[in-house]
Amino acid sequence: MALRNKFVAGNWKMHLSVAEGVALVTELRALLDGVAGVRVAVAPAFTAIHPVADALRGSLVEIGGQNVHWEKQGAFTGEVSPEMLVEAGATCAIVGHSERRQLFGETDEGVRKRARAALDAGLTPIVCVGETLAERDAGRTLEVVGAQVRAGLEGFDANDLAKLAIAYEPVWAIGTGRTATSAQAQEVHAAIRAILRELVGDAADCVPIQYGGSVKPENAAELMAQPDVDGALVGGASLSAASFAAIVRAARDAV
Ligand SMILES: O=C[C@H](O)COP(=O)(O)O
Repeated sequence: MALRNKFVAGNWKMHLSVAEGVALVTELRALLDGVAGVRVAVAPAFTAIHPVADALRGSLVEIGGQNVHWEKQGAFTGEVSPEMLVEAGATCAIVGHSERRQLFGETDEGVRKRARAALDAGLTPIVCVGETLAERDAGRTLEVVGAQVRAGLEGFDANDLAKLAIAYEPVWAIGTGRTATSAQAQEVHAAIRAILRELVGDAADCVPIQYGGSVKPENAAELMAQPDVDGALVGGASLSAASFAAIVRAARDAV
């Protein structure tokens, strides 16, 4: 019996206007009509969350934020609180994406605070981890990813972990067309699972670990057939309803 459902999320990054996003999910919900057993979410730009949520009303496709701050309100220019995301219709939030870490200076400590606040507001945090090419080439992948997992989840218990997801995204595979092989992905996912088991015992088996990095309809089935690859965090291929729906179907069909 599967201990966890597959979870496929589309990260639209800084793409798609409100009108384009609404059109995409209108097509997506039709394509996914009758597809069950997979958790599915899209993460539009903040400005599109509310209208996209409206367009998805009554559908099983959920909405996520691409980031979230840890405070409820205040003088934090450019940030969005968990409560604001919930009010706009979100049920999950990506935290610690490598673009946030690399381009905007986010730290493991900030990732932990964002994930904690998201959980407290009832959102599912998708906690992103991943190594750079230089770190992989230096043989440091498991050390780097392990440290991100431990720091990002410090103080979290089994109850918390039951309500979050992790996304392993090797930085060298993001937007490059260069996907980790299914064996490379499985190796890191299994290592993450082992750390979760150290932290919370058997509850580790309930945590979905997504793979992200050039996931496409063509490689999704093989990646998701791996025992510890529980879905995908999809960038470029989530900007087309047809390719995103094909990835969701691959997740549904993976055993
Ligand atoms: O959040 C998504 C990832 O950064 C993957 O992006 P990509 O599928 O365009 O490589």
